[in-house]
This record gives sequence, C-alpha cells and structure tokens, in this order.
Amino acid sequence: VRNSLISGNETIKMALTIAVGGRVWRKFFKTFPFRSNSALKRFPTCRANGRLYSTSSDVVLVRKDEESGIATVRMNNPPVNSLNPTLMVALRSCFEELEKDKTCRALILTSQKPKVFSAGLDILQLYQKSPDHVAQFWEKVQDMWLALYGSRLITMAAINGHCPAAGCLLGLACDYRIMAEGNFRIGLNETQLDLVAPFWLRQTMIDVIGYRQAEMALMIGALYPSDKALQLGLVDKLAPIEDVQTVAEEEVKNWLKIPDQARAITKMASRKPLLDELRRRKQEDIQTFRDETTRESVQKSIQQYLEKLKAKK
Ligand SMILES: CCCCCCC/C=C/C(=O)SCCNC(=O)CCNC(=O)[C@H](O)C(C)(C)COP(=O)(O)OP(=O)(O)OC[C@H]1O[C@@H](n2cnc3c(N)ncnc32)[C@H](O)[C@@H]1OP(=O)(O)O
Repeated sequence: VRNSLISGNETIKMALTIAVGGRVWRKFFKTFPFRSNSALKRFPTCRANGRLYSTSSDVVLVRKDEESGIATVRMNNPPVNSLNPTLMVALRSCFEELEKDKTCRALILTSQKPKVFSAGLDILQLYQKSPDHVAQFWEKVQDMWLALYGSRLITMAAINGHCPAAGCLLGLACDYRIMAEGNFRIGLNETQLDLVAPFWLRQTMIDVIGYRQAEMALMIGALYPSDKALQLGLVDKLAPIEDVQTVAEEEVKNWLKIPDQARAITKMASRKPLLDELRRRKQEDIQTFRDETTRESVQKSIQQYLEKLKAKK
C-alpha cells in the first residue's frame, strides 16, 4: 500500500511539479543545491573546510575530499561506538551540516575502530533511567535517523565490523552497504533485549530485505554473519576488512556518475512517505518507547542482557 501510494501520489506530484516548474521544485533546489569543489583536507574533529560540522566533541571525525565532494564520517566513541546522546547529537549535526554544504555530494559512514561499526544504542542509557531521560534519548535517535535517511546525499555505510541493532539502523538508513567479510554480525536483535523495533525501523528492514525475511529476522532478533547478510540483501557487497573504505569510495564514484538531481528526487520519492509518517507520529513513537523501556519486565531483561555482556569476558 505504501509503495503504491508513493507511485500514485508522490511521483505524479513531483513529475507535475517538475513539468510546470512550480513552487516545490524551486524549493527543492533551494534546499538541495548541487555543486562540487577541489582539494583534500583532513580534519581532527568535526571540522571540514574550516567550518564546524558538529559539536565540539571528537566522537565524530569528518574528512572531506573537496575535489570529489565525498565526506567520510567516522564514529569515534570507544570502545564499541555505542550510540549515547553525545554521539547521536554529533552525528545528526554532522549529517545536517554536510547536507547544507553545497560542495558535498556523498557521505561514507564508518567506524574509526575496525571490528565494531556500532554496538547500537547505549544500553546503559535505557537502564534504571527516568521516563523523561529515555524520552529525550529516543528523540535523539529519531532526529539522527531522520537526518540520515532523508539526506539528499549519496549515503554509503562502510560497515567495518559488528553492526547490531541501532548500528544496523544506521546502515539501513544509508543508500548502500558494504560490510567486512569474516566473523562480524549484523541485524536487528531488539527482541533479544525484550524490545520491539519501531514502525519506521521495521519498515526500512522490509524495504531492504523484503517482507518475509524481515518479519522472521525481526521476530527472532537475528544477527547474521556477513556472508548470510549478503545473501539476504541486508548488505550489498562484502570486502576484506582493510578494504571496506576503499571499496566504498570506489562504489561512491560510480554513483557520482548519476546526475545528483535525478538521483536525489528519486530517492526522496521513495523515502518521503516514511519520513513524513515518523515526523507526524514522533510524539506517539517517543511515548511508546518511554513506556516500553521503563516497564519492569523490560528493565529486568535489559539488566540480564547487560550481565550477559559483562560475563562474556
Ligand atoms: C519500543 C522499544 C523500541 C526499541 C527499539 C530499539 C532500537 C535499537 C536498540 C538497540 O540498539 S539496543 C543495543 C543492542 N546492542 C547489542 O545487542 C550489542 C551488544 N554488544 C555486543 O554484542 C558486543 O559488545 C559487540 C558489539 C559485538 C563488540 O564485542 P567486543 O568483544 O568487541 O566488545 P565487548 O567486550 O562486548 O564490549 C566492550 C564494552 O562495551 C560494552 N558494551 C557493548 N555494547 C554496548 C551497548 N550497546 N551499550 C553499552 N555498552 C555496551 C560492554 O559491556 C563492554 O563494557 P565493559 O565490560 O568493558 O565495561
């Protein structure tokens, strides 16, 4: 239903707007200008082009190649890039700054620490916290996702290690996923923590791997090794861990041959309904998360999960 609505409404609306050169079209180009520039720069924190790309923390490192317009965004929150408020705010802010940068055309998201892309949400932020705390926490998850999933840029996940839960959420929000070969796992294992993936995350999983596989994967909270993930279409390509970044750059260069406008409009045509739905249901989604995670039985499960993580050593 969602897909037919997209083609039936959004695409026609967009095509008409393009044809008659209406307001939405002009607004689109005002919001998403397309250009590129020159010179390679490396930045220790979130600075690129002398401009601040994120918060003052160094949990996100950005390097932008001015010639190609490709920005590499590295998560740098040791030991496992768990998504705490600082990292999520920094990522969101970085995505938004790159979005505004007229010379930026593509974004590669990866981890500064090979072997773990991201361990997902910081579980400690969900344990024995006040309802207000978890509500604010969840809004940061939503905002980070909205900025990445709704980006006009080519977004590529260079998954150089484990990628569970909200790590996978980040990967699914990108346009293309390259994952390290070997004993690394990816998936939405929320049910293992007694959590239920929200509608928008569930939908992106369905969109990427199809209904039946997504339904099963979500129910059992499956974490797949990278070769199985490739087979399912959860990732698009595998590479040796040391080559993931290079392969991502090569792939982006292929995508850059496609005119930005047509690519970005096509992407928005398929993503806008889900983006709009989350924007519309944001408060309801926050309430669900707050009520679910603070439930006694869920708190117990989170506690047990944390104990299992510690006992692993
Ligand atoms: C209505 C409800 C809606 C809910 C929707 C929620 C959507 C998303 C949910 C989530 O993302 S929940 C998080 C799920 N994440 C996981 O299950 C991953 C758990 N971690 C691991 O499996 C492993 O850590 C790893 C990623 C495979 C890496 O293994 P490695 O051996 O390299 O490191 P560890 O020794 O396991 O960990 C080091 C250190 O970090 C702590 N830690 C690991 N993951 C997390 C985490 N997600 N949050 C907080 N802390 C984490 C781990 O306990 C270790 O701590 P120390 O023992 O060193 O203190």
